[in-house]
Amino acid sequence: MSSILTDTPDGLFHTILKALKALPRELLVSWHLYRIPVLAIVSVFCGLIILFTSRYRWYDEPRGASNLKERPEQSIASVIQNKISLEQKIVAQKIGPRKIVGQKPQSRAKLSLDTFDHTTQKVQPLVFFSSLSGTTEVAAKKLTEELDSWIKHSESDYTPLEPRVLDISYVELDDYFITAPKDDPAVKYFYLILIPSYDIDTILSNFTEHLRETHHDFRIDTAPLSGLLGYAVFGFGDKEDWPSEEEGFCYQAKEVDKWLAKLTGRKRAYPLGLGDIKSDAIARLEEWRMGVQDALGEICAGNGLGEGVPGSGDPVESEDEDEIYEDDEALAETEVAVQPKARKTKPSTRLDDLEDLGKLVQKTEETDTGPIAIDFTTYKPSKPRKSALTATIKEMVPKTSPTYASLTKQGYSIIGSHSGVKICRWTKSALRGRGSCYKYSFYGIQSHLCMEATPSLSCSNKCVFCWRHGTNPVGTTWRWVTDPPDMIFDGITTAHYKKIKMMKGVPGVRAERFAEAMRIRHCALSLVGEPIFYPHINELLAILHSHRISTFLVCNAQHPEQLAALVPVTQLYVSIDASNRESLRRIDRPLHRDFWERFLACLDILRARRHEQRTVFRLTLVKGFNVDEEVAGYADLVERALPGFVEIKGVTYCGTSASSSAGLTMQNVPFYSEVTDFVTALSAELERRGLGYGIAAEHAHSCCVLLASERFRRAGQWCTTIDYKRFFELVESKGKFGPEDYIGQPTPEWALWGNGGFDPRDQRVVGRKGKRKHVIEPTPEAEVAAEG
Ligand SMILES: Cc1cc2nc3c(=O)[nH]c(=O)nc-3n(C[C@H](O)[C@H](O)[C@H](O)COP(=O)(O)O)c2cc1C
Ligand code: SF4
Repeated sequence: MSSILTDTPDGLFHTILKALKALPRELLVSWHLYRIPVLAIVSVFCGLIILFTSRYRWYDEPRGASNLKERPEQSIASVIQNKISLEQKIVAQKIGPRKIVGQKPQSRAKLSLDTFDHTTQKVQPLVFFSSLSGTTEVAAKKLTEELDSWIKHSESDYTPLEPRVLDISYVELDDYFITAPKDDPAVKYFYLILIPSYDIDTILSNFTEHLRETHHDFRIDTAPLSGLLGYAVFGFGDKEDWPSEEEGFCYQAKEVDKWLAKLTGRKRAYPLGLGDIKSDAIARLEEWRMGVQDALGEICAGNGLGEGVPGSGDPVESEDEDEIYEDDEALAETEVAVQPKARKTKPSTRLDDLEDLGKLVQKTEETDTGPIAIDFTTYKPSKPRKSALTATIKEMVPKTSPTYASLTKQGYSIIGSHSGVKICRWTKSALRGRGSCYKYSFYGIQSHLCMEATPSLSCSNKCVFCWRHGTNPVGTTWRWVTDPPDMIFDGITTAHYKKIKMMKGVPGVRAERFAEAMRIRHCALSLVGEPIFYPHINELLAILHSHRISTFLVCNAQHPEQLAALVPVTQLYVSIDASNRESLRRIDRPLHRDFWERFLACLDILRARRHEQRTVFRLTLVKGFNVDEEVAGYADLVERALPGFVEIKGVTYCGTSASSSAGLTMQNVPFYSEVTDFVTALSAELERRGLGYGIAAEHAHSCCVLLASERFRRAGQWCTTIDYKRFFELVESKGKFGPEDYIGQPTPEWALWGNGGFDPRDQRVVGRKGKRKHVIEPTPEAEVAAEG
């Protein structure tokens, strides 16, 4: 280097030239020396550049496409999965720009309790109204006064604050209907909204539009009013000009109720109430107020809104909710599948003419090979018996048993250790104004007033069509711990009311029906198991009657002794599942060896008792099992027992493993036309024998037809309904009476044979799981056509 600095310019030039000449060789040498680290650095650098540029593009591109590019190492399945969820997001975005916060929905009770401490915070009820011609204003002010008076007279430690009334036309909607007021952290709000409906443009249109827009505003959370403790809506309308909800009756109240469900995150505290200004508005509003007061009381006491059925109060439309009830459907439709079992008590001498039958029964018990019959009829609390046998008395359905788990999963409430109650699909349907079961068409029982229960979950048959899912206990004698009848009564009614209350947040539940449902008027002892198996059935029936609850009791014609000893019920049923021994064995799969003799003995008892109470044969038609060639056989049985009525019903396939192992498939379910063909043939056969029966009524919706004895025809009109009030008077008089003494009004026109059997005042919904339900305009003609 020193020579470069000291040399002449020529020398310098020469040196540079020399160095340049040597450069390729130097570079080559350096390349050989450093090529590996250089290559490594360059590839890392390039990799970083590629990664950066691809990420940058990902942010700009549609998300679905980029996601596929970004992770080439993902499995095909995960890529497809990502794509599907991205597409779902895109579809969701198309439906509406809603901000979705992914959270597991909390229960209604939890939702309320999470945000409200009843010991430190207060509830402020706000009564909103809107009124053009003054009616709703007057009603809202009166309701506020009554609410105030109720609060002031309440003895509870936790009461709401004095209610305030607010006119929707004057309040700033944003102050109340975007988020709940938060002026005082110690106060939480409860909204009561009373509004009329107008099919013209009014302030109400602004109000509903405001609620709709708030819901769809992507800047606002999905349930911005969830800070409310609850809400309830009441609508005023005019049925004279807008006769039905489909025609616009109270349509704006329905809308407001729907939007508030969405905005509050399902906090409907009481069902939507609707009142016709020209007839029942005052009465409906009064009922609604009582219900709302109860709900307010619960909230103030820190109990929240109460647990709802799945989807209770959910801001989905009622049509969608029907799917929640699919599982119940089979239960409602197949309630016929009730099977009984015997208890061991002394043969009754209550009925003189039944003594011979008692002897027959004793004989059949002797031939029975079942367990030794012991009197296990003492109530649970009584002193244990000394016998060594008593030490082994078990509970029929212990809480720890799989049966308990299975039954509760199916929606039963187990009372004590051997009784059950469940609200059926028809009860829910009636609460929503969508029709009652066939008992309404035939006998005037509205399903929302009816409780379905059994005091014995055990049974002595294993019928192929039974919907007990093969889990229930079976046995030929009562050998379990016995609960007292008053405890069963309290348990079943409490559980029933609790389940009804769980319906209060369900969209479509009608306030007036909800209020009515809080007073049970009928009890169908026909759920599962055999009610007369319970040793204290007569006491239980007496308690039900003392509460003026009518009793429909279904037994399986296997316990003649108990049947003979039974006190009169409002309507006594015997299941007739076959017309001959072999067929009955195949279909009922009875545990008793002498099942046929027992069956016939029960028919004789029914004949003997036909002048004390209404007696009914219940036939369940199972194609391929008990229909073909059996008309004459069934006619023989009718001739033997002379029941007041014969109910004929097509079986409903319940798809349990028990039914499929018995060879039952959908092919065994008869079409309604096959049921009606059978009924027509049976009716002709009974007529040919001069027995005096005719086809009285039908409920095509549940594939059920009613044959009735001429004893229930008056002045040429079928009178299959029941005068329940009269029945209780007769029971209370303790005198002798017969079924003719409590015949009700003529069977309604729409229920008569040929008219379908669906009350035109109810709304009919047709559709199956997974498909959109649609509402059929409820005219009798439509009903008949729909059923073919
Ligand atoms: C122009 C007009 C349109 C109406 N539209 C409906 C309607 O679509 N549905 C309904 O149920 N009632 C309707 N009604 C009846 C009112 O809702 C009913 O009279 C209500 O009680 C009025 O309440 P208000 O006096 O508080 O304004 C209408 C009444 C009027 C005068
Ligand atoms: S009578 Fe009552 S319990 Fe029975 S199916 Fe009808 S609604 Fe349900």
